Amino acid sequence: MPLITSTQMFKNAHKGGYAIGAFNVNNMEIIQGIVEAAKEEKSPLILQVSAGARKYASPIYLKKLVEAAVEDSGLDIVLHLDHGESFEICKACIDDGFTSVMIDGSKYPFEENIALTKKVVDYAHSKGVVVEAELGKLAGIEDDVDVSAKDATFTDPDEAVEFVKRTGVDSLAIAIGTSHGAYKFKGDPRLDFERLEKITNLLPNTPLVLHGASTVLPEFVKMCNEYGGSIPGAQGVPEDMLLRASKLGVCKINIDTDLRLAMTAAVRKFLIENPSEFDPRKYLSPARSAIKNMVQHKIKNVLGSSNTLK
Ligand SMILES: O=C(CO)COP(=O)(O)O
Ligand SMILES: O=C[C@H](O)COP(=O)(O)O
Ligand SMILES: [Zn+2]
Ligand SMILES: [Zn+2]
Repeated sequence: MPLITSTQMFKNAHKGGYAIGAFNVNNMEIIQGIVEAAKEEKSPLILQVSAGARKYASPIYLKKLVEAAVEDSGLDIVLHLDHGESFEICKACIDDGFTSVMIDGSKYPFEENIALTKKVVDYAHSKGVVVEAELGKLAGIEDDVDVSAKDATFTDPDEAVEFVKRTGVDSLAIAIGTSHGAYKFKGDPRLDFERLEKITNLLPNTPLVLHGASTVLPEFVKMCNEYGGSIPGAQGVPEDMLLRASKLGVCKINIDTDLRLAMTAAVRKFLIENPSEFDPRKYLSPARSAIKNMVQHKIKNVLGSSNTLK
């Protein structure tokens, strides 16, 4: 079984009204937990690597670990670069054998984002690799922010159409109110579904991507806080909102924070309850299991991608 692109996966997800989970990976235990869950659920899977992950683990280790996961599990897996900042890092990953890259030009003005994205698309497509780009800014928006501020940061539907047309990009990350990390909303969670609907109606054939989509599971926040941590007020995107988004053209849902919280909660609990243990295998085993259970829950109940392997 090989590393594959997300093209067919997204077509199936689009048609089926479900989403594929894209999980950030940084080490062996994280990869194993995620892959075990996807295998048991018979679910398609995207593993994504950030620039920070490449720096932490070194590119070669992550690539080889993902290859080992493919060989060991027999699953087809997409290996994706998350938030590529430049043409150079996208090219390096494509040359390393990634099957998908994200060029994140969202911090640049529209025309510069188009030019950078197009350059990556041209190179990637010549090598059979697919590209995700981003339009709009993801930073969290508070409830009381006025409409014009929202318009300045959230993805503009008409611009999205022009962007996709001029770049030839394969999927598009949009900003509708999510943000990265564990503190997504100050008040009640709110996403701009009206905007999402507009974008998906104008771009019915473009798979949309939701970044910052962790639900920040209360059980893990509580566990972290109970066992010596301090992450008060953490709040994520409610599960029902992700379900709704997956019916409105969102085919890829990005999850990192939930992996971090599951792993940290399990390690904290184990070490506090077993103060004399110092074998990393002892505390990384429950961490890996916590990741597996969390991912399995997501695939089954939030993403809806169980039993969709073709
Ligand atoms: O978007 C992400 C990775 O690109 C992860 O988002 P979270 O911080 O919500 O997990
Ligand atoms: O979107 C960002 C991901 O959560 C990756 O985070 P990182 O850059 O700390 O690896
Ligand atoms: Zn971004
Ligand atoms: Zn992201």
